[in-house]
Amino acid sequence: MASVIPTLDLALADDAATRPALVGDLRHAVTEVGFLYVVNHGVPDAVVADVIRTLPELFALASEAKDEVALQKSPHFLGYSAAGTETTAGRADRREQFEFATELEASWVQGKPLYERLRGPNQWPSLPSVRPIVETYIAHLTRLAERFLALVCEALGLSSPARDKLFSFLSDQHRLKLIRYPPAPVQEDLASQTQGVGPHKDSSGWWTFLLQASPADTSGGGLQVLRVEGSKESWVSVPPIQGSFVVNIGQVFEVVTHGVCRASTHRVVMAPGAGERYSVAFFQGVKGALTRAKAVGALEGELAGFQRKDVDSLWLEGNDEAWGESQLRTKVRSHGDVGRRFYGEV
Ligand SMILES: O=C(O)CCC(=O)C(=O)O
Ligand SMILES: [Fe+2]
Repeated sequence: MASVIPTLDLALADDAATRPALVGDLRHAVTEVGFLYVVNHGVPDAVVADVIRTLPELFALASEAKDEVALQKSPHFLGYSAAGTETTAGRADRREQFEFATELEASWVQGKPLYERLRGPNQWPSLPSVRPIVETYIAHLTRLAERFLALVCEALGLSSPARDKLFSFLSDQHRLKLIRYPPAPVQEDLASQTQGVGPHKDSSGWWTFLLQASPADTSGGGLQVLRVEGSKESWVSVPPIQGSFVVNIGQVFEVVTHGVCRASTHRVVMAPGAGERYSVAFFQGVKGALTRAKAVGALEGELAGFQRKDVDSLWLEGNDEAWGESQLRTKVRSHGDVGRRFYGEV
């Protein structure tokens, strides 16, 4: 991994003279680094500013208002979860979050695959401004993520049938998490108290677009990505850059590219004395019905000249054939209470 996280100016894609250089930089970023920033990404400043402005108002809601939309009530894993209710790498994360998704009607009935039940409506909190702001943001990020996927296909030199195949795997449900990390006490004795979110790869589908919505952390923490060089590992800071999104690779993209694009491990550290931190993560979704065989075979005959690497995927290692089954199992694991209530059989 390069010593710095690359920043890609997506406006360069709009000019035939500058596009090739951008595509080359993108190729390097997605195959050698696995983490990058995008700027001039086309999402209007006002759309981002609306979300940033909403975060403190939303999290300031009374706990009764948050409980009204508790994630525990939703078979779709959509809603509010309090700090400490989600675990990563075996430890409780110190963050609270509202999870939303593209607004859909629930269509699952007995007899359909269980993972279809992940699809369904949001629980909208009692702050009326939230719904239009979140829906607008999801619509813009959906388009950005598709445009980005097309650029990545170009960077990987994929044929147009291969590209069409990847696009056919896209779901119409994308997820959005609004996250608040509470300030960290100055005196920390338990290591677990510094875990904003523990080391993980995004188990979601294709690509993640992260908005860091607070000023840079000056206490030594913040978002960090694991840099692996041979047997040496070190954590590299990914500080907020004004007007950017941090982009990283999800599990399914690592699977379809046979590790040419590997998902990077990352975490959020809340160092002693760190102020509260807000972030917004958009997860581009993949169809639940996508099978392992289809995913693994999708780029057959493609990716010549790229080095395939070991793929680290619970989906490939487990017994679940369809992506949705694997995704549901991951969700049940991180939110045991929702799992027991709606998915006893998992
Ligand atoms: O809050 C952040 O900066 C990162 C969040 C994250 O990695 C996640 O929720 O998957
Ligand atoms: Fe993540």
